[in-house]
Amino acid sequence: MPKVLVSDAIDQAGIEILTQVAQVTYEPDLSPATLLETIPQYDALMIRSGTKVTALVIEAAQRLRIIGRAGVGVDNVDLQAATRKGIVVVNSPEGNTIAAAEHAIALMMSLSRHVGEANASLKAGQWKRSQFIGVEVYKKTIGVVGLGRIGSHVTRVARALGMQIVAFDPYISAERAQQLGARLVDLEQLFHEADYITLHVPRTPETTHLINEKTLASMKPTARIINCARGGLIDEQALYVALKEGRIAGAALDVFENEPLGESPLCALGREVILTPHLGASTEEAQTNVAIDVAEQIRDVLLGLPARTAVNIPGLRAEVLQELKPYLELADTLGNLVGQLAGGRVDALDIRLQGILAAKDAQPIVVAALKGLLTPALRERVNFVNALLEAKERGIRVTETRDSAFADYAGSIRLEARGPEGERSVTGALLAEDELRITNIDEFPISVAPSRYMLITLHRDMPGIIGKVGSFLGSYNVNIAGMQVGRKLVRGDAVMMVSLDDPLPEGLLGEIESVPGIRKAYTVNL
Ligand SMILES: NC(=O)C1=CN([C@@H]2O[C@H](COP(=O)(O)OP(=O)(O)OC[C@H]3O[C@@H](n4cnc5c(N)ncnc54)[C@H](O)[C@@H]3O)[C@@H](O)[C@H]2O)C=CC1
Ligand SMILES: O=C(O)CCC(=O)C(=O)O
Repeated sequence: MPKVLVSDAIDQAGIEILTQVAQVTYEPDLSPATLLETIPQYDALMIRSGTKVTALVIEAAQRLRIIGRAGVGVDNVDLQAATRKGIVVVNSPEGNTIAAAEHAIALMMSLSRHVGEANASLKAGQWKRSQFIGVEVYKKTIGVVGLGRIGSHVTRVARALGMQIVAFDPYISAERAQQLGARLVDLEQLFHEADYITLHVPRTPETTHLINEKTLASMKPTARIINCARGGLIDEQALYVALKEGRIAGAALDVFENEPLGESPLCALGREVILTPHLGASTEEAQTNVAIDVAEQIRDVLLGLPARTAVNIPGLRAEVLQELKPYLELADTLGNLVGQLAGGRVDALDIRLQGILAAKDAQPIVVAALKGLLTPALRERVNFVNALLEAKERGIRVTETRDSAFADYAGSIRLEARGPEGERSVTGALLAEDELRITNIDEFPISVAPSRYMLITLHRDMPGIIGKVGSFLGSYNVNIAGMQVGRKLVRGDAVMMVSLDDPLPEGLLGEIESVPGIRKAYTVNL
């Protein structure tokens, strides 16, 4: 049974799903040292934002196949290291959207009405109504930075509160912003106009210290900032100075450059600052959503099925995946076959999508073909996650061509590999929607179902060859499951594909190649 480590607090609903297929170790708050020490024994890791999956952790992992982040941000996972090692990383892009948006709104309201400080004052035995005069958000302008899932929901709620909305998101169209009731503006204008500034972007080199000394100086003295997205979007030192000097009115932060926050000058400030310990996703509903979402994907990947929302492999909608799945298997098999026929090293691979496939997204098929091509060399170290990267690092030039006029089969894939030993091609198609057929080896037509062990010969079409090969195999007790010959001309060049029930014994290939008329023989394991 595979083993899954859950190293942050995860809702029970997720643990129950994992338990169906794996032995689960639940260790919330696992120390970095213990993670590093124990990770080699696990097939899957499930985390929230607390666990840092560094390159060192990934290097130490020996059988890890999937990292599941029960949340949105995957900045606590070294994605490059995971991809290089063929580990799929999944998240839950929508499970906590509402929770994070509502927390941003809650912070905006608390900041406007001093909820936190008034509560503390009353509990300390005071009744100081005149000290807690707030401001209304009605008719004020909110500047939404990042109009993705969370930013969009904040916008909807802000509209319902009677606010004016300006937004900055260079990757969103003006129409989309308009549908949401937001006016797209540039960042300077947003900082200049907004009474409230709320951040909903990932942390990237572009967004790091988006709020800094200079941008703070361009804001209104009444501006209040809310960060429920990522630490590091705000230069905390510059924010502290601006608040201390009264140059802006307030800030509410849920996320920090360093978490846990520890000592910070921000903690010494009064009602103008509200701090929460990364609680954006901390609702019962969101925790159930993200735990189920990610646990289901871990379960599927451990069962050999694809992940729905992987962040380091191209995502496919379920219905597209369903349709392409047999073709991915076909491309994988053909890649494996052409790689073995090409003698190992391949410098260039052309992938031709024929018939109905000419109109499809080529990327998953390309990935599957490269995975197959590299399988003889890399075995289980290559998979759908790292195949592109591995091919790139080996300098394999990949081209795609399309032929929609091809009509021999509904959809077919032709792979042409070039390497030091020359050029080889294989073509395959599906029969009855999911039966794999190899339909060509080089220029020779054939119709063979791939099988685990195969013998392939290139030979002269002449009497006696098939019989001799059959006798050799029989004398070594190798059972033949099927055999087919393809040729273009009578007594011309031909190809023979023999499906075997047993692997070809050592040395037999040489004997087969010594049969007069056989130019070359290959043993292929698919
Ligand atoms: N505090 C918490 O507990 C939680 C925090 N988050 C964080 O909230 C953030 C937003 O999450 P979602 O809305 O789900 O993500 P999303 O991917 O749906 O939206 C992000 C938006 O940011 C935009 N964007 C990217 N770079 C930008 C830039 N340089 N300037 C302006 N816009 C830019 C994108 O176009 C996109 O529309 C993420 O950082 C996520 O990790 C999410 C959930 C909970
Ligand atoms: O796991 C958590 O509680 C944090 C959620 C979060 O930051 C995210 O989903 O990006």
